[in-house]
Amino acid sequence: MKKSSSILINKKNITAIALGGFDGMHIAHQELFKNLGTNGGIVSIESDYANLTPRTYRQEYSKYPIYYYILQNIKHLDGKEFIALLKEEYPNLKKIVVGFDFCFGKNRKNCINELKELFDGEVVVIDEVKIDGIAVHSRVIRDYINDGNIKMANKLLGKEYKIFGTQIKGQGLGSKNFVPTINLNVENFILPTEGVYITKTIINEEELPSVTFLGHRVSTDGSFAVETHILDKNITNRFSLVQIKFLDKLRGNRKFDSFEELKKQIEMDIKEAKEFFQSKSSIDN
Ligand SMILES: Cc1cc2nc3c(=O)[nH]c(=O)nc-3n(C[C@H](O)[C@H](O)[C@H](O)COP(=O)(O)O)c2cc1C
Ligand SMILES: Nc1ncnc2c1ncn2[C@@H]1O[C@H](COP(=O)(O)OP(=O)(O)O)[C@@H](O)[C@H]1O
Repeated sequence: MKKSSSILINKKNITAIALGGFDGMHIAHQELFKNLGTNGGIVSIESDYANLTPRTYRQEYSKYPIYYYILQNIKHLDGKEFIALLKEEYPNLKKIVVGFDFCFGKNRKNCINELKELFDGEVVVIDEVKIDGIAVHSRVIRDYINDGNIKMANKLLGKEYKIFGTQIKGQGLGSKNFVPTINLNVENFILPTEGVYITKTIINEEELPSVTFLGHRVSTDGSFAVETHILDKNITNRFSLVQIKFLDKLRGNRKFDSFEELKKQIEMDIKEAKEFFQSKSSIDN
């Protein structure tokens, strides 16, 4: 995982910034970054609901250093004061890159015209980015993830949706009665709707085909779990950090009346996931 590089790059070196929330670091955000040039930086204004790419994990999605500001701390500033703050923070600032809908200052009273009036450098405005006619925005991607529509979410993200977790102890039922799984504690990320997903699990920088159950274990202890079964591999180590990339949804969560029925279904899920990876590798080759 890439650590934030903003602590290493002096703000005095920054000549261009992109401004916004940047939760998701999605395709439209990347369009903004293309205009930053060599000494660019990303100014991320943090609200409470950044859960596609919580800030600890965001730097991985851009080569430009990300500088964070808490919305709560700056929302009282009017337009002029906000621009003054940027000039003070980035004394060599020459260019600001924003999207068509960017607004700023107390009550979001100032938008593109005011930005051009108040800032004495260049202002680059990116037109609305759409994919298949759908406007790309963090809230739209969150809705797709909530619905379990991983394929659309990934299309708008321009990458596979990824969450991070720490390994925790499971019920100890998996290896004995079903299949072995890595159980995860996941914080801060939005999770897809309950069900079974085709995934890739990253442990020790190795990306492994897997199938992941996420939801209340309504057939066993009823508790909420995120657990991933690595296909065709026996994993015995414990891991402090496990990453899961979602590729597609297989089915919703279900209650089974017996362990035998659940086991049969899990075996079918695994078969489907394997077929997915096999057909993918024959397309890729
Ligand atoms: C591919 C897969 C699909 C699963 N589907 C369901 C399900 O539909 N309903 C359910 O209650 N539990 C489901 N589970 C969770 C199992 O109940 C769980 O793996 C079992 O309780 C073992 O948990 P443990 O790893 O904590 O021991 C699924 C698990 C896997 C690996
Ligand atoms: N679909 C888009 N097309 C063009 N610019 C966008 C788009 N979505 C966001 N932006 C721009 O990216 C920056 C970050 O915006 P933000 O509000 O965090 O994104 P989102 O709308 O996805 O929540 C802003 O300058 C915003 O105007």
